[in-house]
Amino acid sequence: MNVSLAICQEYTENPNKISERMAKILTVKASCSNHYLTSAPILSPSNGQASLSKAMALCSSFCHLKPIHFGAKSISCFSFKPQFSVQVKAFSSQDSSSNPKDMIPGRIGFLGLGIMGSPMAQNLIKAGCDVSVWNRTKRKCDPLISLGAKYEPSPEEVAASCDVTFAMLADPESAVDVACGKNGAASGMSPGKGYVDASTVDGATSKLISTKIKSTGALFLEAPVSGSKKPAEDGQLIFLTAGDKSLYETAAPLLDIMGKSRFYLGDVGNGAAMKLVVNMIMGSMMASFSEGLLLSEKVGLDPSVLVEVISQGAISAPMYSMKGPSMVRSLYPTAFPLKHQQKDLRLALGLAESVSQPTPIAAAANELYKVAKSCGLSDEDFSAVIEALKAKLEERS
Ligand SMILES: NC(=O)C1=CN([C@@H]2O[C@H](COP(=O)(O)OP(=O)(O)OC[C@H]3O[C@@H](n4cnc5c(N)ncnc54)[C@H](OP(=O)(O)O)[C@@H]3O)[C@@H](O)[C@H]2O)C=CC1
Ligand SMILES: O=CC(=O)O
Repeated sequence: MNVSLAICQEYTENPNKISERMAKILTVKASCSNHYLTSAPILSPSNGQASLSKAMALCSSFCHLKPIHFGAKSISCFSFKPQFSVQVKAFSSQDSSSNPKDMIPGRIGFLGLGIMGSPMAQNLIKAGCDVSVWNRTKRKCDPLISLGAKYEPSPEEVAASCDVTFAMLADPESAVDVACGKNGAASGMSPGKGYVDASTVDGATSKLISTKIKSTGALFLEAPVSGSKKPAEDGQLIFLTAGDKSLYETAAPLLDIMGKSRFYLGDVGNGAAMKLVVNMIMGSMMASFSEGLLLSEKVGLDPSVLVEVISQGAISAPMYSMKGPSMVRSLYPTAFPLKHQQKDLRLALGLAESVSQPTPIAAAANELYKVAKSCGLSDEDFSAVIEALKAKLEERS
C-alpha cells in the first residue's frame, strides 16, 4: 500500500521535506520533546510518498519501537521507549488526495466553544487551519481570536464564509437552534459546503438537522465524539460519524487533527446511536463505581485501595483510575458536566424504548443523575453523581 507518512515531532528539521503547514499539523500530535527523529528517509522531497513497509522498517531501526496499533487504513501509532513516544500517522492512498497538505479544506468554521469546542477549535488553529468561530457567549471566542481565529457574529455568517463548519453544542435543542434557527448555520449553507455536527444528540435531532442542511445543497455529517476534555486538548478524540461519505472524506484530515481515530457508520442516526450506547454504559459504570466506593468506606475499607485493586484487575478502566482519586476526596473538577451525562442517559433510554429493549440498569442510573441534578450538581463533573448517593443515605438516617 502506498501511503503519505507524517512523522509527529516537536521539530521538523528538514522543512523542505515537509511543508510548513503539514509540520504544524504534525506538531499538534507531537508527544515527544527535545528529541529529534529524522523524517528524511521516509518522506520523499517531491510528494511525501513512501511505502508503509519501508517506513516501518525504518522506524524499527530507531531505538525500541513497538507498534501499539496498526490500522489497516489510516493510523499507526508507535511507542518509543523509554524516553519518548512519537506517533506516525499514515494517510492511506484511499484518502481523497495523496498529498496530505492538499487534503485540508480551505476555511473552517466552529460553532460552540464550550469545554469541548474550545480545545477542538484550538487544535485546528494550531495546525494552521484558517478558522472562523462563533459562540453564544461571545467572550469565549476571545482566546481563539488571540490565536488567530476570525470572529463572525452569527452561525449563518460563519457558514457563509467557510467551506466546512463544525458544531459542538450542548444538547438537541441548542444543536437545532444553531443549525436551523434564525441566523442559523443552514441560512449560510449552499452547494459545495459541509456541516459537521459533533454535538451528542439523538438520531431524530440529527436527521432533522441533516434534512435542513441538505435542503440548501450542502452536505451533512454527524460526528459525535467519545473522549472528554483532556482527549479534546490532546487531539485524541474518537469520532463516530455518519452521513455524507464525501464530506467524511473531505473532513477526515480535520478529524485526524482533533482525534486519534474515526469510524464511519453509514446513515445519519448511526453515529448518534453509537455515542448514546457508549455513554449509557459509561453513566451506569460511574453510578456503580460510586456505590462501590461508598460501600467500601462503610464497611471500613479504604476506598483509595479499592481504586488501586480495580486498576489491576479485569474491570480496570481509565475512567476509574482518572476519576477515583478525586472522588475519594469529594472533588469533581468538571470535564464532562453531569447535566450532559443525564441528557445522554435520557436520550439512550429513548433509543432503547424505540426498539423495546429493556435497560433497567441505565434507567436506575438515570434516576440517580436526576437526583444529582436536583441537588445542584448539574455543572459539576458527572463523577459528582456519588454525592446523590450520599444525599440518599443522609435522607434515610
Ligand atoms: N465534556 C465532555 O467530556 C464531552 C462532551 N460531549 C458532548 O459535547 C457537547 C458539548 O459538550 P461540552 O463542551 O462539554 O459542553 P459545554 O456545556 O461546556 O458547552 C456547550 C456549548 O453549547 C452552547 N450552547 C448551549 N445552549 C445553547 C443555545 N441555546 N444556543 C446556542 N449555543 C448554546 C454553549 O454556549 P455558551 O458558552 O454561550 O453557554 C457552549 O458553547 C455536548 O453535547 C456533550 O454531551 C461529548 C464528549 C465529551
Ligand atoms: O461524553 C463523554 C465522554 O467522555 O465521551
